[in-house]
Amino acid sequence: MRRSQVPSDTTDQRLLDSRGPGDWVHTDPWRVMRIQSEFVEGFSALAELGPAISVFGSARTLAGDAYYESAVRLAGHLVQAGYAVITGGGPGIMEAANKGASQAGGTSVGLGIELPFEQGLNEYVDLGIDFRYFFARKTMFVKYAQGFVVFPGGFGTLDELFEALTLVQTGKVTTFPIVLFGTAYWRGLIDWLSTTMAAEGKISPADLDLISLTDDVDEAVRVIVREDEARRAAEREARARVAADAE
Ligand SMILES: C/C(=C\CNc1ncnc2c1ncn2[C@@H]1O[C@H](COP(=O)(O)O)[C@@H](O)[C@H]1O)CO
Repeated sequence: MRRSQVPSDTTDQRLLDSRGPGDWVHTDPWRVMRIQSEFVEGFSALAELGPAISVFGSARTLAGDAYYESAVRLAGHLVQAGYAVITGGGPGIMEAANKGASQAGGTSVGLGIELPFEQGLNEYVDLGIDFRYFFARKTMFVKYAQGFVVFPGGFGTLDELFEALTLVQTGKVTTFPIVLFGTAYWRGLIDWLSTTMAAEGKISPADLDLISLTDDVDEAVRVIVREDEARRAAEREARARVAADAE
């Protein structure tokens, strides 16, 4: 939808903002069907995607910015390494990564989100799905990716980064490489995580090992490929152990 057809509120807002006494009971049970349909649509569309990496970063980064151009190159290299590229399907770093993946002949996925200032999927998305609920969309970013690369961004980017870190830290997903691209941008956060969060015991120092930091596209791809291969080897070993135990 565009211009006057764009609604002034979103489905997510209507779900989260409704606090009236009891009236929710007449609507929320039906919303469950809609939420369920988002999971079904996402699972069906992505089930046969193959190995993929989710790329995140600011919706406001413009073409020509060094990070935009790095995201284009990174996505191209990821395609050459055999990965599809998944983004939020919007502008900025999302557009850059979709552009790099599409131009390299790879699968360029955009998981769009309904927003009050709707913009639609960027022109480089080849496989696109539109979500109404952030939480359904975030499940797809993790479930169908073997790792994350995170470019400089704002609240949306940090939300996606910390969701992934929490899932890895709590063992909900295993061996999931998380690469932060842009040392100058991320250094302050990494220092704070180390000198305040870890120092005050809110995370363990080993949790910081979950994150790699680089300015180098090739290095980012190397980290992704290395950790992905290690995960596959561990899975093969685990399957072999199960098979041996069953004999
Ligand atoms: C703000 C602008 C466009 C918003 N359009 C978006 N489309 C899709 N996904 C989005 C959008 N905005 C945020 N996201 C998600 O959050 C991450 C970026 O957020 P940040 O706050 O900009 O860091 C991104 O990875 C998306 O998944 C254009 O002005």
